[in-house]
Amino acid sequence: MPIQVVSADFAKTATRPEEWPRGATPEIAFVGRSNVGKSSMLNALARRKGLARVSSTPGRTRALQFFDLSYRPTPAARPRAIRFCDLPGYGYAKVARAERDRWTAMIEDYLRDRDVLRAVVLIVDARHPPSESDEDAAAFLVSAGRRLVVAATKTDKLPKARRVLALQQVERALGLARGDAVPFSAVEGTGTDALWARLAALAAEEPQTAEAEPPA
Ligand SMILES: Nc1nc2c(ncn2[C@@H]2O[C@H](COP(=O)(O)OP(=O)(O)OP(=O)(O)O)[C@@H](O)[C@H]2O)c(=O)[nH]1
Ligand SMILES: [Mg+2]
Repeated sequence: MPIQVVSADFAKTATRPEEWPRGATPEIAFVGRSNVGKSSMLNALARRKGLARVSSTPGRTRALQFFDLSYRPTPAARPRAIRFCDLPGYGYAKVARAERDRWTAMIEDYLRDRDVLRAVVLIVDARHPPSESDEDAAAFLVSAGRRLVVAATKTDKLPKARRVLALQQVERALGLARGDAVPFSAVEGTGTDALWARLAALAAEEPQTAEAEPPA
């Protein structure tokens, strides 16, 4: 039974921790390379085109963007609140080094310190093996003690016959079990139900203490 989205609204933009929304609403963050399709995925999940800004110019999302959603896990259930955080992409070369360092620090601080963050969706491009920066992001999230959901997006750009293999390639490269990565396409609308099911289950779990192991 697909999850029903009751409402989805922009909440706020933040560049500093003081600006992160308050309260105990479980949060899910979307990370991935610049232009991989993070904002499009968020819109597909929210079932609202244009909620998060999508652009063919990489590097569009420049701050943390928070969205408040309400959904019913089953048609008879009471609506539950969840918050999504759309993050700027990593690996975008065309910004000055100093600005890139600022983004990286902003993103890493959030991913490490955010107490209501229940899971992180790491988005990779289904057409290519995960890049070094994807692998670094996965390693960072695991070391920060985060629950990780890997989604391979833009599957619509692959012939159907190659999709299963592409997904397995992603899973192998990131050390996941078979069937762990979620195939996704914002264009075809595939993967939204599977991803929602994973996210709703994670949001309902006990909060994690984001205790990173000290670096060796
Ligand atoms: N074919 C296809 N194109 C997609 C898909 N998802 C996103 N795109 C396109 O990819 C481009 C980037 O999409 P965004 O959602 O803005 O990507 P982003 O990761 O949020 O980008 P930044 O915020 O700049 O890092 C846009 O031209 C989208 O239309 C998909 O599933 N299939
Ligand atoms: Mg974006």
